[in-house]
Amino acid sequence: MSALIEASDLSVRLDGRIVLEDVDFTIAAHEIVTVVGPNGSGKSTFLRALIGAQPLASGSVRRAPGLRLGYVPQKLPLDPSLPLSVARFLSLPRRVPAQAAAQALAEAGAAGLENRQLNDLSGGQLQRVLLARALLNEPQILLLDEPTQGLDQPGSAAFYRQIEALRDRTGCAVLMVSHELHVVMSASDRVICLNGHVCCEGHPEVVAQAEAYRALFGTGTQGALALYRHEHHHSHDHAHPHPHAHGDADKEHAHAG
Ligand SMILES: Nc1ncnc2c1ncn2[C@@H]1O[C@H](COP(=O)(O)OP(=O)(O)OP(=O)(O)O)[C@@H](O)[C@H]1O
Repeated sequence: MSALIEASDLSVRLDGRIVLEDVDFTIAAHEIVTVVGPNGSGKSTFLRALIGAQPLASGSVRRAPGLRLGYVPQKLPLDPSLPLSVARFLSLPRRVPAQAAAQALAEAGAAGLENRQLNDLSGGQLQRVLLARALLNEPQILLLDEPTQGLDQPGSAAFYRQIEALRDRTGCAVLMVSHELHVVMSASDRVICLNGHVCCEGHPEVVAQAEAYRALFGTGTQGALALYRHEHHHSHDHAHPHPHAHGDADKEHAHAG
């Protein structure tokens, strides 16, 4: 399948400091890819570089010709004195029919917020509205920067299920940044662990067990990852019987990146 976005040897310098170095990346239609990494590891910068909002120090980013992308930033600086309803915001810069706006809001988990003021929304609601606005563009790829910040765990899990359903219905690709490793694991086809460079990447199960990943996130996540394994990893196609202690990773699949 051909790539929607492809980056080669991408490096970014901010304030004279290299924050991303030699990152190779590709994403195809229908894929859900999650970027994880510690604070300040360059995740937001990476998304901005991919959409062309961040100049590169070296390397290249290639986007499919005419690619429709929807980008939802981590936050939107709003002027607190500016009155702007959700409905009007969704109709910027071009007017959309009320029914289309309502449908996009419903799809983003923000049904019925049309008449609310943007400034009065909670952080989570505002992000849903930003997602709705991105959806109006019928994106082939959605880039979401920490879309579940401020949501509780069930809220985050519900959001990821919504994103998966959206992907299944429209076939769009999704690239998102998240800190919620345990929830993300179940919703992603591929996980990229970023810390200025790509530490490791691959199927969520593989990344969860990679030494580079564990070195970054320590053992603190082990319980949560084990919980994920407990809930979602029931089929084992290898034949030999051995006890699956859920707090203990299967070493035979371990892969250091
Ligand atoms: N405009 C800027 N000028 C200089 N340095 C910046 C700028 N924006 C970000 N940085 C620095 O670049 C690095 C990467 O920032 P970035 O926001 O991409 O990280 P992140 O992984 O998204 O972080 P977080 O998880 O905290 O959101 C950080 O060290 C940050 O301080």
